[in-house]
Amino acid sequence: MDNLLVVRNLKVTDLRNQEEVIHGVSFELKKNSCLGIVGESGSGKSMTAKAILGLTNPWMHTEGAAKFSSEQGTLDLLQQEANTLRSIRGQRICMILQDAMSAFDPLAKIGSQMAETFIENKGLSRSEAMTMALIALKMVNMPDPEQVLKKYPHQLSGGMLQRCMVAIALAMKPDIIVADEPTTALDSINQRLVVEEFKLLRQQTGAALIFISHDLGVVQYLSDQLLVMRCGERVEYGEAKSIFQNPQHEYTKYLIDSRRELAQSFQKSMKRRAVSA
Ligand SMILES: Nc1ncnc2c1ncn2[C@@H]1O[C@H](COP(=O)(O)OP(=O)(O)OP(=O)(O)O)[C@@H](O)[C@H]1O
Repeated sequence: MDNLLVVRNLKVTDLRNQEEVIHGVSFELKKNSCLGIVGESGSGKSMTAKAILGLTNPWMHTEGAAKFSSEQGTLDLLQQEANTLRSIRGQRICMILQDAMSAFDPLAKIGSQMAETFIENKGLSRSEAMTMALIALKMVNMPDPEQVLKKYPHQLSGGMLQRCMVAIALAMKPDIIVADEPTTALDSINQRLVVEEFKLLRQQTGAALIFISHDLGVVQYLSDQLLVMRCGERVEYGEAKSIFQNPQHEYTKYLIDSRRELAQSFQKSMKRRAVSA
């Protein structure tokens, strides 16, 4: 079982105006690997991920196949009942979103929210779940984790909240983590920290990662395979290294050229960080 997820001919249509926004996209996610999905705003990156996970609005219709293989066998995510899909999303596939603030309830403390996730999806008692939350925060090197557990979301920075989400994923040990623009809302220091946490996440959990971003520098740093999207279509797909070295499609060349300088400065700063660490 080499592929964890095989997506075939994924189409998403807005039923309100019959407009197709994703036009038959196919790709695979291999075990222990990172698939980067890149493309400009509106190219369909988020919609592709949401469609696979059953998180589109009710007026969006999804077709195609998204075969997810786990120890329990292979099932098509697009054919599952809402309840089954919800439990797969809680346990086997974790999502990390761009806006971490919106992922947390503003009225509950971080510790109890993290614990709630572990109680629901791992069947732990409250005290076991709180212990797990603390361990998870320590694993992402969160400063002062005991205090962080007692904070409300608005008392933490975007970067810290993002790292709380990574910590939850780390503790859940899912098969797949889908991260949708997880660094976009962050400043460059927090961006680097979060990217490093993603590396850690992969190393420690062995989870496969779908990393959606318009930042080619970050994607190049993390990805093994690359899916380039434009206007809801797949324009290029394959090994990230060879695409970055020798892009075939004009659009990929354009993306790489227009981001080359930024990508290089990002790579340099990651190397500097690695040297000084
Ligand atoms: N809730 C929605 N209902 C209908 N159409 C939508 C909805 N959300 C997005 N779309 C459309 O789907 C297409 C793809 O959008 P999507 O958000 O997936 O792009 P993206 O590549 O993720 O962009 P960004 O980087 O800005 O998030 C766009 O044409 C967009 O207008």
